[in-house]
Amino acid sequence: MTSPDKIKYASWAYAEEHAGPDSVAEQAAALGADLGLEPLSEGTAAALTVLAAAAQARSVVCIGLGTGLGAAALLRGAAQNAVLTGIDASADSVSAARALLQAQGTASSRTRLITGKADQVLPRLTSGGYDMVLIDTEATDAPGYAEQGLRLLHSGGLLVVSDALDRDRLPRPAVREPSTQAMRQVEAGLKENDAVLSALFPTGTGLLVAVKK
Ligand SMILES: C[S@@+](CC[C@H](N)C(=O)[O-])C[C@H]1O[C@@H](n2cnc3c(N)ncnc32)[C@H](O)[C@@H]1O
Repeated sequence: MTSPDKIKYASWAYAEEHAGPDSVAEQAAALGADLGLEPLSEGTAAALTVLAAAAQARSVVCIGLGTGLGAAALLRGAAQNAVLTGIDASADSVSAARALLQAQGTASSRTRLITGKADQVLPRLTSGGYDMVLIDTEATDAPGYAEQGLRLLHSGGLLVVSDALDRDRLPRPAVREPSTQAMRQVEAGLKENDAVLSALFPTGTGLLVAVKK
């Protein structure tokens, strides 16, 4: 007999493949192999595209570019005149993201890619000036970036945190890794914050989505 765990996994895997094959995701996988980074899952990329479209996002911030898949997915769904501000501490990631966005056909005028540490760049961005903020960087930095992200959003704006289940460690109380504790802190902070509504989806390795009231 098939165990409920296997059925649940099969459902998750089926949902991940919902959007179908995508050449940009394939290129991100190749870039990730070069950079030693694991790109966002295809289900996560599809969810980001849908969220950006639903929000009719015109001003987006991507904290952590990695291979650039998150930025590419966001711009795919965002409004045609949308501008994405992408921040990454690694010049190699900024180059990879630029190449991926170019391969997707995104005009360079739609992106502002910044090589730098997010904790130094974010305070320079305008409060309430953005429709959507994606946090896709080290989990241990996520609590501070979530705070900054909420500051950047206007009312109705979306905050999205990738790998919010910290590779399935979040539901295991015995796991007290710094990354797991940090994601618990982000989740609890959003749940307790009366100024936001949040939901945690099992997409990819967990997608935490909050809308600022
Ligand atoms: C886990 S990777 C993200 C991979 C991404 N999910 C993708 O689709 O390729 C994290 C990224 O955050 C960047 N990063 C880590 N610490 C950072 C910081 N303090 N400021 C800006 N970027 C940072 C890393 O250089 C890396 O590109």
